[in-house]
Amino acid sequence: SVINANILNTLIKRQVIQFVQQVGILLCIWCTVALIQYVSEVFEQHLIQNLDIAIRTDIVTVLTAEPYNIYNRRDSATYESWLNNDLQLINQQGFESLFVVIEDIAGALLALVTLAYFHWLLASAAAVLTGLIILLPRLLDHRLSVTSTGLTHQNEQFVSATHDALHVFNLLYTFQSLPLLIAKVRSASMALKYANVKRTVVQTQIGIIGFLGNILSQVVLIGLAGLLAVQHFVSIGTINAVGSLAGNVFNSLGNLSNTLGLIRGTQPFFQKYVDEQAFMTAPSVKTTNAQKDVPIVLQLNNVSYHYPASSILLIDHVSQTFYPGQKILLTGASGTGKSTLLKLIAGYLPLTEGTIMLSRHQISARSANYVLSKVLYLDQQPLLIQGTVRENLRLNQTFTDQQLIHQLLQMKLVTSEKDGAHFLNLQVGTDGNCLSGGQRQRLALARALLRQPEVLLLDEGTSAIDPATAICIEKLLLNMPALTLIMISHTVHDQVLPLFSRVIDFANLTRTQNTQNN
Ligand SMILES: Nc1ncnc2c1ncn2[C@@H]1O[C@H](COP(=O)(O)OP(=O)(O)OP(=O)(O)O)[C@@H](O)[C@H]1O
Repeated sequence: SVINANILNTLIKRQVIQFVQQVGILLCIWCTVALIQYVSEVFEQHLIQNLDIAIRTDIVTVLTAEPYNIYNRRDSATYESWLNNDLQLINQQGFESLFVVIEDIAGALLALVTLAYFHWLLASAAAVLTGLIILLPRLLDHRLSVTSTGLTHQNEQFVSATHDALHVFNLLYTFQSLPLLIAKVRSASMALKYANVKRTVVQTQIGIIGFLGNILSQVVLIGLAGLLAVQHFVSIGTINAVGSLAGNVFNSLGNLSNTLGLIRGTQPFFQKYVDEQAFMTAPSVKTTNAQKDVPIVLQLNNVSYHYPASSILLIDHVSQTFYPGQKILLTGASGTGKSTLLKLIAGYLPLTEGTIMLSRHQISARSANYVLSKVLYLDQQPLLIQGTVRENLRLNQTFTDQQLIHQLLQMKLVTSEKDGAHFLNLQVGTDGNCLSGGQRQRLALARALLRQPEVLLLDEGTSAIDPATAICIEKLLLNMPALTLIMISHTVHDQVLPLFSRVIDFANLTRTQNTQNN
């Protein structure tokens, strides 16, 4: 702007050489601006991506510290939304806006100093008008925060609904109900649209307030410069410079209130992560050598449980003792609470009444890691990660290929070591869809046995395996002397029944005191 003023002044005075010099300087300045722009854009992207990685790592760290039941109170799609949609909004509203704010403040300060260089009255007037432009849009802060929170919830619901709809594609395909998938995605999109529009309305209102303040302030400042020029306090060229400087200050600061509003709008996202942290578990308890020496025994004392969302007491004062190496068959009608009991023993669900002792220690007093290092629960639906069989068996822990192949052979997934080496590299697909149901169950069993658990809780773990192979695998488990096994099965084979130490009918567990059955 100073150079622009100089150019106009040299023209008025017909100084050709000085005019050319000033134009040259202007050109150099713009080239430097272009270079700074280029370097800062690349730097910004590096910084934003690093911040994203840090936030994602923080979120996942909080989630991995949560107990099983706390994590499972939301579906995984909600967490996906946190890691993707929220991050996108944080990037756009937060980080990108932050760089704009830095640029705006730097530009505005420079412009104010330049105005002061022309005349102190210009700088003072600009400073007062600036304050007004920044403060006015804050009136809409609360509405922006509310609509931003609404948008983040809607994002979660959208991802959850679409995830669910796409997940059941095979079901809808079989029943020729695929239009339902379209309808679900459409209705989730409509809800998301309204949340987005609501927030944009507030954002635009903030923008308009800033814009109007900006225009009015520019007019006032140019008028003031004109007055000062008429009074010969400043040169005529100054009016030209003040015009562009005023534009610079008020455009930047008019936007500033808008961008600051956007940045403040990201606060609800972070608040959500902070709230989540409140659920973090207590620090893990160290296991002493003396505790390790205690023989494994499970003891349930008056255990009762109902899910928070239901008033039905599924487990009603159950007392049982399990000795090391025992093999228990748990039978009973569907939906009565057998899996729930195993989840309580594994420490997945918090006990509401009674105690469960593992190695003579209350599991509620032990860290989740301690319980999980001794007790392994195998779900009815084995979960597999996308990747190779090897990755699924190791889950980031160290096992040699030989150990892995040994388990594959035991679970009859392969017939030779050579086949095993090949099978380890097989990609299992999404949710293990490249494997059969029986193969998935055997892979889950191999993965569990690799860890040599002291107690294995097997929930219908062989239900999808052909009878001949299932009998072989069950015999193998039942003949492991050190393993304490509690197995739920609706289809137990006659050949393995005598190998169980005890058969417990779940219906007889409730309100019975059973301490010494063998
Ligand atoms: N997270 C949950 N929240 C609320 N209720 C649940 C939850 N999980 C299971 N239930 C309910 O608890 C009851 C017992 O379920 P559970 O899975 O323990 O039964 P089960 O005896 O293992 O059945 P099955 O033999 O069919 O596997 C069921 O009625 C079920 O609807």
